[in-house]
Amino acid sequence: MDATDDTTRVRVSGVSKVFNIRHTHSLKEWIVAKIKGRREATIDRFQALKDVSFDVRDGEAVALLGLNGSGKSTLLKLISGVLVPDGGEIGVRGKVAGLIEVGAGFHPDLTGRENVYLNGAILGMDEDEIEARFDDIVGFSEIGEFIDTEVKFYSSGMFLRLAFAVAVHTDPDIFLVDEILAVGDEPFQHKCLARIRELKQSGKALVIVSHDLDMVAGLCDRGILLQRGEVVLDGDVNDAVAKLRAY
Ligand SMILES: Nc1ncnc2c1ncn2[C@@H]1O[C@H](COP(=O)(O)OP(=O)(O)OP(=O)(O)O)[C@@H](O)[C@H]1O
Repeated sequence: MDATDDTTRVRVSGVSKVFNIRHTHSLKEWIVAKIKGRREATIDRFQALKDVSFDVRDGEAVALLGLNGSGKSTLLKLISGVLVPDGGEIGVRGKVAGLIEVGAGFHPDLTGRENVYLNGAILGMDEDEIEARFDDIVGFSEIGEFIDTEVKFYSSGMFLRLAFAVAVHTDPDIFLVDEILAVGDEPFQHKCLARIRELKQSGKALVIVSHDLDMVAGLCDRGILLQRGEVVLDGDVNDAVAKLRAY
């Protein structure tokens, strides 16, 4: 990333991502393939992202928009470092946190309390920081006495509550949110949105993936519209939403 530009938090430059897709066959096809000496499974390459480029700066809230399968979640996983690109580069400056896959970084056999420490450490907090923020995290999550229950007994909404609470208390520079807010009940969704707005107002960079177009239009300034892995519009969020709705 350009060292002179210290407001750029995320730089996506000419990024492409290819997945290998294994096809399995019916028994009949398998037998025919064996007789003919072919391998029983074929592998296709699927290009999920093609030459995607954009920057995200401090204080910007960017919505990644597109139909199912257009590459939004893949892009978010590349920015978070869960996936690596096959071409191009991803540059990130500062601490990244957020909710991409609920429960990633949580261990089912540990209690909520133990998972706060585990997940906090994964997100870059030391033990003293987690200790200092522990009551706020549990308070935000409204998990109450279930904090000492193993998280394998949590509902998907309880999981989300604790994961979101840890993520927002890590003081991130870049906050990533995938669709998953959808599993929270309405009061909790409002609370999360209010907290996301606070992060934006305090100058953090946000990247949000959602099919709730009214919500993203209210929250984000900028929209990046993906179509089959390519950026077809990068501009005002209302223009991106209108174009998507017109598909
Ligand atoms: N691990 C993987 N292996 C193979 N293909 C994958 C993998 N992850 C994603 N894909 C494929 O890449 C494409 C883009 O997926 P992605 O999840 O990024 O889409 P999306 O825009 O987030 O979709 P949705 O709106 O349905 O959540 C899809 O065709 C998907 O099947």
